Amino acid sequence: MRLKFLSRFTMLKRAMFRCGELSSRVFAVEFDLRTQPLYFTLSSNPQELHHAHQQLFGDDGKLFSLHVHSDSRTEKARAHAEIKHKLSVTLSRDCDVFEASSFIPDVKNSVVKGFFIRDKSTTALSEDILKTLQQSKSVCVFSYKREGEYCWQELWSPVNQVQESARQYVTPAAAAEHHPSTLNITNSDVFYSMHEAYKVLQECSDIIPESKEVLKLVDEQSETSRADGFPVIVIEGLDATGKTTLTEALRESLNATLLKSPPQCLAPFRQRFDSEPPLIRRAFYALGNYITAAHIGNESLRAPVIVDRYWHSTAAYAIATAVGGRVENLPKPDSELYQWPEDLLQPNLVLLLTVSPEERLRRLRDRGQDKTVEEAELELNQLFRLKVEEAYKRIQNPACIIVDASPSPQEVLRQVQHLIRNKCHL
Ligand SMILES: Nc1ncnc2c1ncn2[C@@H]1O[C@H](COP(=O)(O)OP(=O)(O)O)[C@@H](O)[C@H]1O
Ligand SMILES: Nc1ccn([C@@H]2O[C@H](COP(=O)(O)OP(=O)(O)O)[C@@H](O)[C@H]2O)c(=O)n1
Repeated sequence: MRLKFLSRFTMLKRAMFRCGELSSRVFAVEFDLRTQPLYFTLSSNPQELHHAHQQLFGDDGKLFSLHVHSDSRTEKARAHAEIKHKLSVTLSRDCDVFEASSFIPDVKNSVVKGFFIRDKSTTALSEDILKTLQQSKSVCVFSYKREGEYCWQELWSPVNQVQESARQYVTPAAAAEHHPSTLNITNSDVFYSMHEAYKVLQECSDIIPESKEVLKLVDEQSETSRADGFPVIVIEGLDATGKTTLTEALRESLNATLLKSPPQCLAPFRQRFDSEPPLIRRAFYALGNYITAAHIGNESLRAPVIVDRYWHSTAAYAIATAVGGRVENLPKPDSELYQWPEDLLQPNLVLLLTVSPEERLRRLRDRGQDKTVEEAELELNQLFRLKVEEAYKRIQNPACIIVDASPSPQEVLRQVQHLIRNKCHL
């Protein structure tokens, strides 16, 4: 009896303190990435579901949502990634898993990320997994029940239902002005100072020992000022748009130094950090830019510097990955999220190479990649590519100049040389 009471108490405490005040929160389920998420709130009054919501809540099957909590952001990020992996490999084909979040509209950092599970199978597999997750991770699980036109949410327990807690009815809500995935970008996906990225790697140095080595490399860079140096030109663009080809040609023709971000000294750690969740992965790339900045500072005293990818790449890829679904979900064009970090060395010129999707695919294929992309993946890739390109174009101070990179390598080089002569007087 006492055990039962304790577990119920613990669960309610979890719901109230960890999930925050539920009634002020909006839930978003990425039901179909090509459209808006499904938004709903909770209310003690029964509410009829809209047609769109009925598609999710009105079907047969068991419905659950789960949200990840932890006081440590690195642990939370890793737990979220682990759960995502676990759900994708263990649940049956009759189970749909959607990204879901709970947030307070337009309030920065209010997002609690999680998943929504729709289980149409006849097995108890999803319950078994949820039970293990609830025991081993900081997760809060809700289940959804239907009665006629209504659907309500309750705290889920594999042992005993929480009967005393008032029913919280699913209530369709209007679309949020800012897509929830844009609310937590600062210092989770994009870093606007070296200090903030540095702190993330410090926080995970016990679980990822390589972090210490990366931080040591950052510490070794001396501060440089670039007054009166040679011009610094950054070449940006999606994979296979011709950056390597162009930067090599520019190095030759301008007698320039060629640098990259992430820098060569981080190459041994890249794979390790690429397998980490966005918080840690993005902090790694952010620090890479500061190391490259120190190299730029030194090298630009001697010769012009060409840089293959820099902060535009770091921010554009991070934003495009963090923001689910369509281009419309990106932070608005005037958002401060597109502002260059004040403490990061600025280049004189940033050029964005663009080619049509067909030409890019052709170049990727010629390189022997992307031969077996399935149609569904292709569509998602398409959405992602559009978001990266749009984010690139929205970044400010400095903004990038778009270069059509579809002509021959010689012609692209000529165009770029012309731009450099005009803008940098080289
Ligand atoms: N202007 C161009 N026209 C046609 N093919 C190109 C052009 N520039 C590069 N390529 C080819 O496209 C592929 C990708 O180019 P690469 O320079 O490696 O791109 P990135 O460094 O941006 O990934 C390579 O096979 C390269 O030879
Ligand atoms: N300055 C940079 C460079 C790359 N990146 C990340 O690295 C990935 C692409 O790098 P890349 O095209 O050089 O990688 P490869 O295609 O060479 O493997 C992107 O997914 C970015 O997230 C970054 O964040 N910042």
